[in-house]
Amino acid sequence: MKMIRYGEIKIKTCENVYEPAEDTFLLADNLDVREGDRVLEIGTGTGLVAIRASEKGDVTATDVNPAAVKCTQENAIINGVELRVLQGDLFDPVEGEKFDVILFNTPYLPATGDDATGDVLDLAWNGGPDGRMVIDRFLDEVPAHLKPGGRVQLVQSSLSDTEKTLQKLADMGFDASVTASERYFFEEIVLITAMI
Ligand SMILES: C[S@@+](CC[C@H](N)C(=O)[O-])C[C@H]1O[C@@H](n2cnc3c(N)ncnc32)[C@H](O)[C@@H]1O
Repeated sequence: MKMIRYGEIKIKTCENVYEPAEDTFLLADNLDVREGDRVLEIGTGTGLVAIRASEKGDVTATDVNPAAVKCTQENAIINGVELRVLQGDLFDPVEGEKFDVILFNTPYLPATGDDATGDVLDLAWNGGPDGRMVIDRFLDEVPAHLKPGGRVQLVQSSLSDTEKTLQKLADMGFDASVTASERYFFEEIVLITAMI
C-alpha cells in the first residue's frame, strides 16, 4: 500500500486494484464534468477519477472487482467526499438509471489466454483477442443510460482500434472525437469524448 497525491486528492493504493497510471491521469486531467452533473464512472479502480469528478458532480462509481469497490469507499472517506459505490458488471448495478456523463478507463489491451494470469487484476487490462471485448459491450449499452445531451468519455489504446470506436459512436448518433492523447513507443493512449 502507498499513498499517491493528485492535486489535493490523496489516494491509497490497494492490493488487487489497478494502481493509477498514465491512462488514469489522462482521464482525470481532461474531465468534461459540469456543476450538478449526474456522473457514472464504470471501472473506478482506486476511485481517483470518481473523487475528482465529485468536485462538480453527483457521482456513482462501479467496478466488477470487489476489492476496487472497497478501495474506492476507503478513498472517498480519506478525501471526505460522498460517492455511491456499487459492485457489478458494466451497467448492471445501475439498471434503469440515466446520467449526464459516463466515464470509463477501459481494459483495452489485446490479450490471448496465455497473457492472462487468472487473477482479478487481469480485469483491469485484458481486452480479449482484439482488445475490444469490454469496449464493444460498453458501447452497445451506453446510449440507454445517457440523458439527452449526455456525454461519454472513454480511454483506450490505439492497439484496440480507436477508429472503430469513433465509427461505432458516430453510427449511434454521437458527435465523437479524440480530445486528449499520449504517445508511447508502441501505442497511443487516447481519450475519446462523445456527445449525443
Ligand atoms: C484500466 S482500469 C481503470 C481503473 C481506474 N478507473 C483508473 O483509471 O485508475 C479498468 C477498471 O475497470 C474494471 N472493469 C473491467 N471490466 C469491467 C466490467 N465489465 N464492469 C465493470 N468494471 C470493469 C477493472 O476491474 C478495473 O478496475
